[in-house]
Amino acid sequence: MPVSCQPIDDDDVDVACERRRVLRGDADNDKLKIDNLTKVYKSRKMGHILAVDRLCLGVRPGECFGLLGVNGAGKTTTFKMLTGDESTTGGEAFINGNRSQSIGYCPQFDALFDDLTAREHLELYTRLRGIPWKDQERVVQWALEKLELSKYADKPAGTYSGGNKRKLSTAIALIGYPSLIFLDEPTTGMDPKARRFLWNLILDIIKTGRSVVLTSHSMEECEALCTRLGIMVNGRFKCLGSIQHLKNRFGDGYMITVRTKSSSNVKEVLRFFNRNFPEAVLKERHHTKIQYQLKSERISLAQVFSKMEQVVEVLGIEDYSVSQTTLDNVFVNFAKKQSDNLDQQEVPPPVPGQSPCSASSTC
Ligand SMILES: Nc1ncnc2c1ncn2[C@@H]1O[C@H](COP(=O)(O)OP(=O)(O)OP(=O)(O)O)[C@@H](O)[C@H]1O
Repeated sequence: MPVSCQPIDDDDVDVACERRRVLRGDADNDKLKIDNLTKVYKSRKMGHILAVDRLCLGVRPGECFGLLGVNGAGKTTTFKMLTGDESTTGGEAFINGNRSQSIGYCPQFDALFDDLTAREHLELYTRLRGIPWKDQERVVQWALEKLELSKYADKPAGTYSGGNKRKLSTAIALIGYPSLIFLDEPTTGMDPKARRFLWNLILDIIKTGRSVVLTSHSMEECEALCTRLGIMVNGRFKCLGSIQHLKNRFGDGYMITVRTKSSSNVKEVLRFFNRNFPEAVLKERHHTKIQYQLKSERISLAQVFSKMEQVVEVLGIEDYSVSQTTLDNVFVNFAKKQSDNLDQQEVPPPVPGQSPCSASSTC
């Protein structure tokens, strides 16, 4: 039996929950429903590579979903299957309940013609999108202005900077007002101003109830835009949920750094931590500085501050800070699990005509 037909029994609880939601039909009204999407590449050198492994996901209206993962995790392959660039080995995807419908796609590498101007590109895509002739000029003008490309409208795309090429690719993805937009690393090469501009544009899109699926290597970008995200490792989601949820579950918790007025106060502070935060781990102790790491699952930031505030004077604390785990921490913790060893990803070829995930699986 091909690996991709075996039931998944080691899904994370949130990933398993999303899988069940999709399989029992609760995601049928979502903008995008991905049902056990699977891709196995056949390579003469590497054998069979399981690039995407029984992915299940529903993206709701007005949601910006972040598809994260290190290089080679399977994000682009997922996009390519969703846009029809690549065939699927198994599974299905539904957009607004249909197998194929108008979507916007900004690919990872700009698919532009060097000799065509931004205006000509946009005119071409209005034709491909079936926009009526009478509306063409208005739509092209709208896209040029929306992405601040008016200045470059009549210059060949081959002369554009990397950031402006990304803007044009994004403008193309927006032509025809698609209700679902895939953006594969849309801000790569953009300066901070252009990046923030695009972020605002994406936020405006989701405010209209349309949905966006985005990949990015910038955690700052994900924090600014994503309502939910999933981190892919070796073709599968290893975690899924809102940013705060993932930080709470998988982050390193809080870092509490305390500086005492004199080194003689340190012992009392250590005693205080042992009594009040017994699960805290001492990370650093240096003269008057002490640093503890505290898992955040059972204690809120407010509770930490409240306890600390009560003892600032009595324990001779000069100052203290509490910092929460970053999304980078969470990402790096999962990224370590991505296998560089392709042997582990090799799978036997799927049996023709066989579903990649049988109905009797644990889904
Ligand atoms: N055309 C192909 N033929 C064979 N293997 C491929 C092909 N395209 C991708 N792969 C393999 O599939 C796996 C997933 O690749 P994919 O490009 O989807 O990852 P990614 O998460 O998008 O990475 P990146 O962040 O670098 O874009 C990798 O192991 C890659 O080597």
